[in-house]
Amino acid sequence: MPLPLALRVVAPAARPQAARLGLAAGSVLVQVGLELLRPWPLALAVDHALAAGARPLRLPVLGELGATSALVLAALATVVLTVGIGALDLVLERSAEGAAERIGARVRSDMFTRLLTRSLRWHDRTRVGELQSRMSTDVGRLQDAVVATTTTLVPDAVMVAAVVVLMARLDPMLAVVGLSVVPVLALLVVVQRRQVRAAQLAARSTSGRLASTTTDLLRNIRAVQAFGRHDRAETIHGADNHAVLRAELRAVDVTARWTPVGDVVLALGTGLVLVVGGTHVLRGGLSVGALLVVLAYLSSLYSPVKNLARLSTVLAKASVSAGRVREVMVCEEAIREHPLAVPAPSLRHGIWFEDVSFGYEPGRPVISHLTLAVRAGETVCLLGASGGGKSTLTYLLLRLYDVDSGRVTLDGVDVRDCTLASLRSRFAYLPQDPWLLDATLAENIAFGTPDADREQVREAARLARVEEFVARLPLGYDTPLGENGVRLSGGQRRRVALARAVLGDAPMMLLDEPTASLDQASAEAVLDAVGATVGAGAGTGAGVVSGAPGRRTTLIVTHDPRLAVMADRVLELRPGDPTGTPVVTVERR
Ligand SMILES: Nc1ncnc2c1ncn2[C@@H]1O[C@H](COP(=O)(O)OP(=O)(O)OP(=O)(O)O)[C@@H](O)[C@H]1O
Repeated sequence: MPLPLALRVVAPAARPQAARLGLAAGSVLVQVGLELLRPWPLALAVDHALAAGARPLRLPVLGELGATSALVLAALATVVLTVGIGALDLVLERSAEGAAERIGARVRSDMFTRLLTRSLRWHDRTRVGELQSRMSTDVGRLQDAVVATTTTLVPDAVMVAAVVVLMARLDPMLAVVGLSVVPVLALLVVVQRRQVRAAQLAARSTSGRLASTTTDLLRNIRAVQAFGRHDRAETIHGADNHAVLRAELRAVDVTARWTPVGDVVLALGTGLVLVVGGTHVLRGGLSVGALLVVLAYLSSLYSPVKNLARLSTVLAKASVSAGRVREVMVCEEAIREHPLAVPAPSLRHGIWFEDVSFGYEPGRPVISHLTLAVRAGETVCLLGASGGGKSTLTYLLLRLYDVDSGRVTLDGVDVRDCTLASLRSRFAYLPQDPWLLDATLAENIAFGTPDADREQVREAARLARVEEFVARLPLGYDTPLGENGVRLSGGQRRRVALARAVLGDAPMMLLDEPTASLDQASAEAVLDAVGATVGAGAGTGAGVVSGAPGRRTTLIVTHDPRLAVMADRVLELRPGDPTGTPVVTVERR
């Protein structure tokens, strides 16, 4: 059933909106009451003013009214009813749409929070564009369902029930004739919903794929332009775009096919009532006004039935979207913190990789049975063939991924027993890819140390030789760097990332290729900065926000022999193979 799934997904976000939704449902119920009164002024005008032999209207306070007064009264009543219904529309619109927008914002925020903590293994498998599509289009469809359910489901159900009762009281036989088409319509709704749901499922998954492809191609626009592969990009995008078009057209077609069928069934019902009711009028069993009221009720009965049919389409779409949102919300794949986790040690003894094995994918080990020790205060340079797993070791230390077997320990404490925040705060980390955000230079430098003041940011920038190019940026430290730091050169991006690493008082440093993509002068500048931060301890001015005493323990992953000179020890990582041959570290110095 689509409704329960969509409801389950939005329920936590909808609960705080109960008052707004209640107001919307209340105003729409009053509207139903006013709608039920709508045909009566016309009946009053016909029976008491227009029809041959019209009887004068007798009212308790006003007494007997002539034909003209009856017409004026009917006109006034019509205006008052219309104004009342319009005013309620305003309340309804504000409360229902307002609640839906708030629910949408909360679902998006819950999804985003969840995405932030899903494991990198999960993110490695999931395409970014697909996630964006779920957070925008699918959440939008859930919002539509909230509005439609509040403004359609309850009031229209009440409307149908009220009309059935009123019609039965006016003329029971006419009511039976008029309502005979309702079961047929209900059956149509069920069949339609099933077909629309299937078509929507296909449409949503193809459009998620298109969003992923578009994101990927635009993110790599430089590669597309540099290699002159617009044609290839257009072909890839075109294929997905065409698939979306086909799927959406099929969904539109399925929905459109059902609309006239419902209308024809409704027209048959109205025709039958006209014939049977007309006969009753001719025989004098029913007034013309009453027949008009029955016909008006019938059309106001069919309109909620049609609305409910339309609602079933909205709910069918929402059900598909709810499934896609739920997949994100229920995903449990995360790096978990042990309930008894302790703060990570500040490192007095050392870091150990004890018989560690790890692979990103099952059956494809990247590291097998590695044993490696780094003593506290030591600087170790890690060399090795490209793809040998050096960066992976830094990820395991930060617990971005968990080992498959063995242990990574700090002073003998397994990193899996440390609180995640304390573990990551122990490391100053320069990743191989600088990971800059679309924020200002200062914000990027202070990303890991949000409490740092401008002076500390400047000092880190000076150490990492960022100061040299700050003056050339239009707004200095307040210059937005663009997506992924696109406004900076590769070497400048690396220096910003280094400044980010040296800001703070982490007792351990992980530097992944700190001199890659730098010219000789910049590399030397960075070498100086690394030397300054590595050689002296935090608390002696090396870490810009001082605190922890002693020399920093540093692991440098590099292919640069100049960095090896600074190290106390140089290790080379010689990879094992998929049969499980251990990774060995060979001591070069
Ligand atoms: N997210 C990932 N999913 C699957 N495989 C991965 C992933 N990241 C890295 N790998 C694979 O793991 C292996 C080790 O990668 P890693 O980045 O640790 O190597 P590295 O020694 O740092 O290489 P380089 O010197 O080129 O930076 C590589 O074969 C790579 O293809």
